[in-house]
Amino acid sequence: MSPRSARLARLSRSVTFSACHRLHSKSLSDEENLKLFGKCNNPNGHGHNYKVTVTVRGQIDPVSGMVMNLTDLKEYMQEGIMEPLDHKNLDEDVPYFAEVVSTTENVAVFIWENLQRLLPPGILYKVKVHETEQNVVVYKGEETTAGK
Ligand SMILES: Nc1nc2c(c(=O)[nH]1)N=C([C@H](O)[C@H](O)COP(=O)(O)OP(=O)(O)OP(=O)(O)O)CN2
Ligand SMILES: [Zn+2]
Repeated sequence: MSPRSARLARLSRSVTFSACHRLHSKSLSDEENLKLFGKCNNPNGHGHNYKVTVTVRGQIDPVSGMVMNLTDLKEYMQEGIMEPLDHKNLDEDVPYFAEVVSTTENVAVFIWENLQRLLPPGILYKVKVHETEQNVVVYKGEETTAGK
């Protein structure tokens, strides 16, 4: 390694939270919702134990030896994930999901947007959300024009 080059590393931390939700789109009729979402459209909802892994990416600071202090990341994840989502009814308690369907994709986007506001600029790399053992979404802040 040359004296001036810096090592880049990715640092991850996971949390779990419990929440209930109902998959239901206001853009669809009740019949269309039932057809699309099936059991997940149950009017009284259903619950999950979500697992979220957040990854940050940056230079390993030569003095601290850290990309960022995990103690700080823990606090950001508490504020950006646990406080708004843990033990909540996503659709009723979280204003974001009043107009946005509470799929795992959209939960990942919600978490990404919260953490982007809290973390140092440019450091957030990936948000991974397990809704169940089998179902997982990865969001890395990517956007595209509609339909592409
Ligand atoms: N693209 C998406 N599709 C579905 C989502 C989602 O978030 N994004 N979510 C659901 C339901 O909310 C539901 O949680 C899925 O539950 P379930 O089918 O029970 O989950 P598993 O596949 O893990 O359970 P199995 O035991 O394997 O059936 C539906 N679709
Ligand atoms: Zn669900």
